Amino acid sequence: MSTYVIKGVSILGGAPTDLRIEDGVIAAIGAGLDAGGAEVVEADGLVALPGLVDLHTHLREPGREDAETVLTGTQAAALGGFTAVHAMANTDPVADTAGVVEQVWRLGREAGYCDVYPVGAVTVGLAGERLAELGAMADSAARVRVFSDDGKCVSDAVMMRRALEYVKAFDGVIAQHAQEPRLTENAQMNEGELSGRLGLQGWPAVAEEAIVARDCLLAAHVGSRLHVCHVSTAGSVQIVRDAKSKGWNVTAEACPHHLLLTDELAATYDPIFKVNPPLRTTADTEALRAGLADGTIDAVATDHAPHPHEDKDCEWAAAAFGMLGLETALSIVQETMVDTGLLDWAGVAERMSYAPARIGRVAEHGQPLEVGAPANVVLYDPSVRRVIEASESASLSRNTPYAGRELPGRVVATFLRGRPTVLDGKLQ
Ligand SMILES: NC(=O)N[C@@H](CC(=O)O)C(=O)O
Ligand SMILES: [Zn+2]
Ligand SMILES: [Zn+2]
Repeated sequence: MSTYVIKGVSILGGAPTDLRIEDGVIAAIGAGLDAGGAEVVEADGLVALPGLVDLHTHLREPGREDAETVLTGTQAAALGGFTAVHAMANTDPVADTAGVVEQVWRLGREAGYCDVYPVGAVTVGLAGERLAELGAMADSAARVRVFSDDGKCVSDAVMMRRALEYVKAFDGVIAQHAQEPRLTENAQMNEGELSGRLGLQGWPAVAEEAIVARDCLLAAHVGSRLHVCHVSTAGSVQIVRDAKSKGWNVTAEACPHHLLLTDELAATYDPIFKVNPPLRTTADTEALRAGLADGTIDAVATDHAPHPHEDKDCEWAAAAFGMLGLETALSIVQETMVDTGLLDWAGVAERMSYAPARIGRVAEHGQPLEVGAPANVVLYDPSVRRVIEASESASLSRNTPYAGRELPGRVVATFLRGRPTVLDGKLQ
């Protein structure tokens, strides 16, 4: 394996220094490192961050290889600066057995672009009726610690309570897609004055908040770990803040699109903006940003949700929910959190690497860039701007809501255990 000396890089926004990557680890840090025998990467103006960790990625394999595969999804992840992703369980077959999670884990290893940590389903087939083999998935080679019926809510309170109780044995966490099903039947977009005007069935904030509140209470009652997926409303942020102030074991994530985009975009009737949970109001984006800044929201997660064009290029009501996210996440966090002064680069490392690794109980990622640490490193140029082209994505799908939009920043290089998966902005 090659040795790399990265020259003049700013670690988490600090003073420029050199960083040596050798035998898969960070071998030295300091100004004027000897580059003899090493590949030199000129990194003036670049920020080094620990490899990003995504708690919420849809890789679609097995079953929807027309939308994404483990290979193409992890290539998109590497281009976005990720070295680890959690692969959601709503595949076909559903990842509800040790066999399926081991298959996804192995495909990730074989592809080699990004470590894949499969999420196990909470209930068999995501049907909400019987608990899946949580223990067998935890004990498998995939070592599952995060369980979710994402795409569907574990809406039955008894089922949710049992799941929370069960995962305590192996320090697992239930990641809840908080959506009260009766309050969201046929729902298409955020409920408000605009949904009325557009004639699209409304999706009220309370449908999310009712489940978040219930699950915080259940997690406290059982003494177990709850993680709230894709928090989208100001009310949910406040409920999580209150739960944390009581010392309850609750964590939460927000998605880049909910930090930046609002329900006004539904007025285009372009299903590229159709997502679950829906885009909300400006007041909600502001509450999410404030929650991410003060730590109420622990992590940014992409909810990268690829869909082939036949599932998106149709009328709004018929289109699938979901949007791409891996390749644009860091740029959107820069735009909404860093360039606004709400987070510095150390804060970005916490929200996009350390915290998601901690929540997912992933020991191999989310470590500070220090001598001896595994060389999972992103080099990022915050000074450039780029116009997003859907056709340039490594994903098999094209459903990015940012096509044609100018965003700040660019991932220049990603190293996974010392091997570059991306160099000069290109897949290796
Ligand atoms: N976010 C979405 O709009 N869609 C996700 C499911 C989900 O995350 O709930 C998908 O699997 O397509
Ligand atoms: Zn979801
Ligand atoms: Zn999802």
